[in-house]
Amino acid sequence: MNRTFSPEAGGAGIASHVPHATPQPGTHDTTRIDDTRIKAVRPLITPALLQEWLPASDDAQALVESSRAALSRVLHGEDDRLIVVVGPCSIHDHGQAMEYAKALKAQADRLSAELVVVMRVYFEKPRTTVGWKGYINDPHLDGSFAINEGLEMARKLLLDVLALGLPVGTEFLDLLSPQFISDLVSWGAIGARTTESQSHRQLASGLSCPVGFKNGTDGGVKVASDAILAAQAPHAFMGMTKMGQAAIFETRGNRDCHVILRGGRQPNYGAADVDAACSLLRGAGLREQVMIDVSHANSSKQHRRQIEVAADVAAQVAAGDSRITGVMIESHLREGRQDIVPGQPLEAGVSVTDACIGFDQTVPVLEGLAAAKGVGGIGRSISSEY
Ligand SMILES: O=C[C@H](O)[C@H](O)COP(=O)(O)O
Ligand SMILES: C=C(OP(=O)(O)O)C(=O)O
Repeated sequence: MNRTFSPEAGGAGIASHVPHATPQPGTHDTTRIDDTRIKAVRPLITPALLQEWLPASDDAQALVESSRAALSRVLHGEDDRLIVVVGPCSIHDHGQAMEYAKALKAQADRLSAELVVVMRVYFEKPRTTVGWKGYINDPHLDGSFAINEGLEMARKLLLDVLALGLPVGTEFLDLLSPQFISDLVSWGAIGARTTESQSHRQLASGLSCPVGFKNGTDGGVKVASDAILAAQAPHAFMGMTKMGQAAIFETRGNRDCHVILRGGRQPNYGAADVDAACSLLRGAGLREQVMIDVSHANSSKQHRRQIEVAADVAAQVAAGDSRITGVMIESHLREGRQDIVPGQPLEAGVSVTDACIGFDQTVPVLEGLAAAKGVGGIGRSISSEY
């Protein structure tokens, strides 16, 4: 083999430019120029170890597989139901998340002829500047950054939600964390702050689930349509294997990607915004379809406005707009939000990141979307299967 960095390579590589100097002792001190801003390096468990501790049961695997397939059918126009990704802005407590999941499962079953319900189980929060970055990064919400525990707690929660028969969706923000949990995820999002990132597009190209790309924080939809084009192509990039080893990953590309309209400088959930996004997608040779996030800039971050926005979206669906294939809602057990204050107890069932609607407010929203689909839906091919 002709390795270009080998001195035997006949002067073709890097080594040919390096004088045959006496090897430097291994203790040569480079600390003045290397890792000068790293305060500490702590061990990280491996994905393989976590999967061995917390394996996916046969039932969990079957649900992940069948729900990904159901979502893919919707995204390819083979199932006329509406995807609804609904749940807390962020997870911060196992028991409260399970209480929510049980309540949601009952609604998901009841409305399954019209809606494919996926619980929003978000562990990683992208921040505008700084703030709590989620259950994996800081599971004790106290700045102790017990990431190994966070990974274990996240995986345990995903398994418990799946055991109820409810599929889950999450945002993929960190580039290593997917190896620990993505086998249990049926739908993934790339957030508004990372849709333009090449690394996240590459990651999406290798994920096993459908992926939604948010429009940019300024409202630009082109970054999301570009992201779909990038993610459906194969890529090669550096990552970490299940055994925790650095490796080169080569992906096949992901054909199950779509845009999520989340608003920007102004909301973009209206019929004219859907037309504009679909015309952009058509121009890029992509399927004309959108998921609409009724929260974030579409609700001007006022949680109750999600109800009005969802009603507007439902009216578009009822009018027969089958290009709206999904809706995203931020909802928790109780409405509103609260700050994490060190040393002070948190109110149960209330979001610690963006304000959410309460579960009692969520049920009529789900019913409205299901009713709209019942009126405007045509040619439903699959009735109520995940
Ligand atoms: O969905 C959550 C937030 O909108 C997002 O993480 C940004 O939050 P921040 O602006 O409060 O940092
Ligand atoms: C961070 C989120 O959204 P966005 O990327 O649209 O801000 C989110 O859905 O939690």
